[in-house]
Order: sequence, then C-alpha cells, then structure tokens
Amino acid sequence: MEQKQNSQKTIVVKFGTSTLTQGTPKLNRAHMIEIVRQLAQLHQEGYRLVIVTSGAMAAGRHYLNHPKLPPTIASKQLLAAVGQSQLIQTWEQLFAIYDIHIGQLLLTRADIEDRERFLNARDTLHALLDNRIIPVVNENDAVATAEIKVGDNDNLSALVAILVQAEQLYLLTDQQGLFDSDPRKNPQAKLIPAVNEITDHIRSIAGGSGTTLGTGGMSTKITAADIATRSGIETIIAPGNRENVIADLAHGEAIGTKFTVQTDKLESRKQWLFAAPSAGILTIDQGAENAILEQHKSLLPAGIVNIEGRFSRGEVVKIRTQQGKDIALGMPRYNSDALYLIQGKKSQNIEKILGYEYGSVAIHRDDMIVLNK
Ligand SMILES: Nc1ncnc2c1ncn2[C@@H]1O[C@H](COP(=O)(O)OP(=O)(O)O)[C@@H](O)[C@H]1O
Ligand SMILES: N[C@@H](CCC(=O)OP(=O)(O)O)C(=O)O
Repeated sequence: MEQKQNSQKTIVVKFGTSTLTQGTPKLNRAHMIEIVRQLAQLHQEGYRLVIVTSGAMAAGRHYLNHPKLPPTIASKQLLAAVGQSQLIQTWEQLFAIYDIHIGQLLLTRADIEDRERFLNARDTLHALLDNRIIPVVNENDAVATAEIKVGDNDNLSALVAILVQAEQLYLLTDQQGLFDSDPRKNPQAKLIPAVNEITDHIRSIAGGSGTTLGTGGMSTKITAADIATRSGIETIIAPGNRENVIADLAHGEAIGTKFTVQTDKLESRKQWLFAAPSAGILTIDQGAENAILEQHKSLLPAGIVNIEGRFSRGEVVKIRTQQGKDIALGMPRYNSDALYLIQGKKSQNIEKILGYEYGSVAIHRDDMIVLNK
C-alpha cells in the first residue's frame, strides 16, 4: 500500500440515496465511478477519508426486482440485508480499479453511545485509516430496532465524524445546498451559502425528504450539522452530482452551504465525551501528576498507585493525586480488572501480564480533560 503524507486532513463524506441513485430506482454505477475517481485522487494526496453511504434499501429493492412488500419494519430490514451486500460490493469493485482497499462498518446508535463500544468502533476506524483503508459505514439497518437506531445517515455521519475526529463533514445530496425553502416546492427558493449559527429559523426552513427512498431530507442534515459543528467539525451540504465536487471541496472551493464551527474544537469534543458521571477513581503518583499537569502527557499504568470502582474501557474515571485532589477526568483504555493487574507496571509488560494490549497508555491525553486548578 502506497503512502503519501502531504495531507493528514480527515474528511467524512456522506452520500445520500439521491446521489447514489441519481434519482433512478437503482444505484447509478456510472455516477459512483466518478465519485470514486475523486475519492481515489484525494486518497492519493494523503487525505484520510471515511465514507458514510446510504442506498442499501434502494439497492435491495432493485436487486429483488421491486417486490411488493408490506410497509413494515421487517420489509425494510429485508431490503437492507439484501441491499447492503450489493452496495458494499459496488464500492469494493469501484475502489479496486484504483487498488484501494475498503473496510465495512455497520453501526447503530448503541455502538456510539455505549462508551466501550464507542472506543472499539473508534479503534477500528483509526486502524483502517492508519493502514490507508477507506472505511465505508452505514447503519446496521438489518438488525437495528427503532430504539437503538440513529435513524438516518446524516446524523450517523456526524457521529462518525466525531469518532474519527474529522476536520470536515460533507453531506452530498440532490440539491445545491440548503435553500431558504424547499426548492422542490418553491422554484424561487434561494441558496444559503453560509450558516454561522443554527437558529430556529434555519431549522424551520429545512423540510423533509423529497423522495420515498431518502430519509430525513434537509431537517436531518441540519441536526447533523449542529452536532458536528458543535464538535469542531466544519460541515458542508453540497450537490452530489456537481462535477469534481468532493475534490473541489477538499481543495477549499466554496460550494453549497457551509456551516462554520460553533465552538473551540478540542474542548467541545471533550465535553461531549465527558458528559457521563465518573465510574471510578485512579490515584496517581507525583511523576504521573507532573506528566499530566506540566508536560501535558498521557497517563501510563506505571503512574497509577490505587484504583477504586469497577469500570469498563471508555467509562469516565477521576484522576486523583495522593493528596486527594482531583486533577483530571479520563476514559481509560483498559477496564478496571485489567488496570488492577497492570498498575505500577511498565508499559512494555502489559501484553505479558494481560495476554493482550490496547496500547501503552492507561488514559490517552486525547481522552482526558484536565480540571481547572
Ligand atoms: N430548505 C431546503 N433546501 C433544500 N432542500 C430541501 C429543503 N427542505 C427540504 N428539502 C428536501 O430535502 C431533499 C434532500 O434530502 P433527502 O431526500 O433525504 O436526500 P439524501 O438522500 O441526499 O439524504 C431535497 O431533495 C429537498 O426536496
Ligand atoms: N441506511 C439507509 C439510508 C438511510 C438514510 O439516511 O438515507 P438518505 O436520506 O438517503 O441518506 C440505507 O442504506 O438505505
């Protein structure tokens, strides 16, 4: 696998059913080839790309020759189960033209909200990206029930963008961007090129989907933009059928509607991560305290002197000094059982002690928030 390092920017690109089918009842391979050509170019340039793809149900319906099915959840799940394999095969075949490998991830809300599963999904995405494999994500519609679904791929793509700590999220659709009213209903509607704040007015002009195959329309794109921009990720709604749209966006051209970042990136992302109450306490020695407070480093198992509570990987714990002061919150890479075994030990011994390892740190700096002194 060839590696080029001229850009480390991470971009999540979400393709709606409308873009992948080009308004027809099936996946439009000719258009998907053009999309893959652009993604391959950016991949070559060194961008870290993640695809969030809709279109499983449309592909399933076409593959089964448009069967008459009752309008039930089971029918949708059937179509998604059949169509997802069609969809991923199509992406795989097209990327193979450029010798690019892809990896499939089918997620549900539970994979993102449960902290241990969040970390697992994040590790997988990072492992794929680090190995220059393009993750191709969809919701696991075939098994997800309403309670555990994100429900639409606009919101799913925002959550994926948070998972991979993307710089940008592109929502590609069948319109030029967000208009001041639904352009399907109002031919006089005007494109809004930039949104600096997602107000109630912006929410009110975003209507539902224009097609039976799409989910959510503009309104889910606005919620997605809200989630992403609050987490420091610039979001752009752009026309999926504009020539060279993805490459031009990545190279900084103004296309569609740009939603600017709403708060400071790192801290807001951390607020999202650390909303949960703490599940345990790690008491650390003086060396670890200095490493965290003075050198802005991660916490190593060697610096842990005591562990309270039982917690899973990814649950939030307090980091406490031996004087009893809480200096930080963090999400450990190891659960409490594992940490009991490796506390005070050198990182190079982790694998020998546990029989596995999730890396050398107990809590990575990126997964830590230092409390005000
Ligand atoms: N204010 C608006 N501006 C643009 N499109 C809008 C607006 N309100 C509703 N829509 C509808 O949203 C549709 C795009 O959403 P959707 O059909 O879910 O596409 P996708 O499959 O790309 O997610 C458009 O075709 C349009 O009819
Ligand atoms: N997960 C579904 C798509 C859900 C969805 O949000 O669709 P869309 O509005 O076209 O992006 C599928 O693969 O058919």
